[in-house]
Amino acid sequence: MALLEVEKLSKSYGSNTAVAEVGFHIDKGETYGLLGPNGAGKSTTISIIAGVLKADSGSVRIDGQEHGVSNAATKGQIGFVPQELALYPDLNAWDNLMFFARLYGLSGAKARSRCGEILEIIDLTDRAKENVSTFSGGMSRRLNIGVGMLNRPRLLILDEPAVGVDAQSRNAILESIQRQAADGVSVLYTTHYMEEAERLCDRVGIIDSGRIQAEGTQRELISQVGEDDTIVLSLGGGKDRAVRALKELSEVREVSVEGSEVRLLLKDARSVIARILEVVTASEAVLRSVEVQEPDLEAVFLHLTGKALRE
Ligand SMILES: Nc1ncnc2c1ncn2[C@@H]1O[C@H](COP(=O)(O)OP(=O)(O)OP(=O)(O)O)[C@@H](O)[C@H]1O
Repeated sequence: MALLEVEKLSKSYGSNTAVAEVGFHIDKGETYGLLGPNGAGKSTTISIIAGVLKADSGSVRIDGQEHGVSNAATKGQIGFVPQELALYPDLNAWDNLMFFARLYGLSGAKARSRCGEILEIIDLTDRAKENVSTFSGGMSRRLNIGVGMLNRPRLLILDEPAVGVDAQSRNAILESIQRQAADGVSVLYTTHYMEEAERLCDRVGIIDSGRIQAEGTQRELISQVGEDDTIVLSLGGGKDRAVRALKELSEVREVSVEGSEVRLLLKDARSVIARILEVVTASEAVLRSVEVQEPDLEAVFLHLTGKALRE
């Protein structure tokens, strides 16, 4: 069942339409990614959902309840991690968490216990007593995410949380989000990194120019746009014979040759690979290597919008 239902959200800044009729839902325990380039409308969409920005039109429901800027009941179910850091640099990590825990109405043993749990989740227990001003960008990001998790949200919303951080922090961030999802939290995640969407998200909405262009699981998106798979064969002696035979196969849409490398364009390479290898063997060509390349979300984005995710 859907925890978040978003319908026809629109928002303009003057004559600039930032978000146009955006709609999607997130089930309980599901991780949903909004994947799109800078300026696509991701931040505007999630700021409306987080209740910090008002839409011009459209609706947001949390667990069936109408959600708006002033609905405390639905707001209490959301943890929002904006792009900007909202931390006190002169306080240590523990005091930062305790400060925000009090804002959420936690105190005493409950606050201490939750802050201890959060430090474990974001892997900063060892650094709890160090001032945030001494933290790397990645550590500060992790603490910022920890603040967003303090109130045990049922819906955790994160705006590009892993941008510009080192590989170790990125990994820690993605793992902490995966752990939340495994605990049943619904996650809304924005990114312009295909790899993050592929690793984290059960379903992805591809957003560009304020509109959701397509959505689904990674496999669904790839099959929606009908991109071909590629099989790359490296062949020694007998290559020309093999190429002639491969061109005869009805499953193969295109064959191109460059040096010893033969590239085949076709649908669903995994189901055809055995047949391809049979043909190569029958033509007595020497097979040095074989590689299957499936289209990724970057290819889907390019197909849908005519441009790259990062330009
Ligand atoms: N406060 C604002 N005033 C005017 N225009 C804005 C404002 N905030 C966003 N925009 C515009 O709305 C559009 C969508 O921006 P938004 O920040 O939602 O995109 P985004 O996908 O989150 O990109 P980014 O990752 O760069 O934040 C852009 O054209 C942006 O310039």
